[in-house]
Amino acid sequence: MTTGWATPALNARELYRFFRTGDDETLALRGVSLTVARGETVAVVGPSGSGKSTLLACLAGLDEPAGGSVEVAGERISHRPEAVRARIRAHRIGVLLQSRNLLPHLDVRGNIRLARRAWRHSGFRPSADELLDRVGLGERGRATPAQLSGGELARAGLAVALANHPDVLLADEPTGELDGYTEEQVLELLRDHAAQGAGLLIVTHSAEVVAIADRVVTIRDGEVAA
Ligand SMILES: Nc1ncnc2c1ncn2[C@@H]1O[C@H](COP(=O)(O)OP(=O)(O)OP(=O)(O)O)[C@@H](O)[C@H]1O
Repeated sequence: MTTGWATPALNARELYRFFRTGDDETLALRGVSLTVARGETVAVVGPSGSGKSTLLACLAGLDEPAGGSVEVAGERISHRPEAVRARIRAHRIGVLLQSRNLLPHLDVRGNIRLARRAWRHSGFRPSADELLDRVGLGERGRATPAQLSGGELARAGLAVALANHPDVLLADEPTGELDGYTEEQVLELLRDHAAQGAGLLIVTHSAEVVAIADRVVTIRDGEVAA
């Protein structure tokens, strides 16, 4: 993490995103603005189809909003060439989209090593094995994603998301497949990371996640509900 605490970890302004399928047009995001401060945990909730995944993809630079802007630690990621978005993502963002942040042909340790290469923080950099231990997967480093259970996949994904020490961590249902005890452990790791100055945004339906959030943002029909 490279900028001061005064700069928000994440600052999204007036995001719009349309989808066109044949003659149908869906306005998935209709002017969403939100800020996540450093050290803050924000839970994003809302009914199915309200635009939460679309929002997360735009915040991560995986999708381009039609209008509006996204800044990560003061650096604009929206409306930049794909290679620039990928660089900012590698250095500044941890993305936890169910199992989708794991490359299938690499084992878990290889996935962590790859993400860890983008570390630019001046503090102590944990090894891939330390990250595996931290998420309780010390024995599973040589497994490929296809060989992991749902809960193990979620924890491996978390190790990868934390491996670059991101300014902002964006998570989609990070505890969806976990038992109560593991959910508690994962939430503790996420909170630890926020305490070091990262902004945490978690899309969730879990009451436990909502309970640990500093703030809850509700999305309804592509808008932030009052
Ligand atoms: N690639 C796409 N093409 C067309 N429409 C899409 C596409 N992606 C999302 N949508 C539509 O945009 C709206 C928002 O979808 P989104 O997946 O962001 O909602 P969500 O809140 O994440 O839902 P859930 O909680 O069920 O995951 C929905 O009406 C959805 O059908």
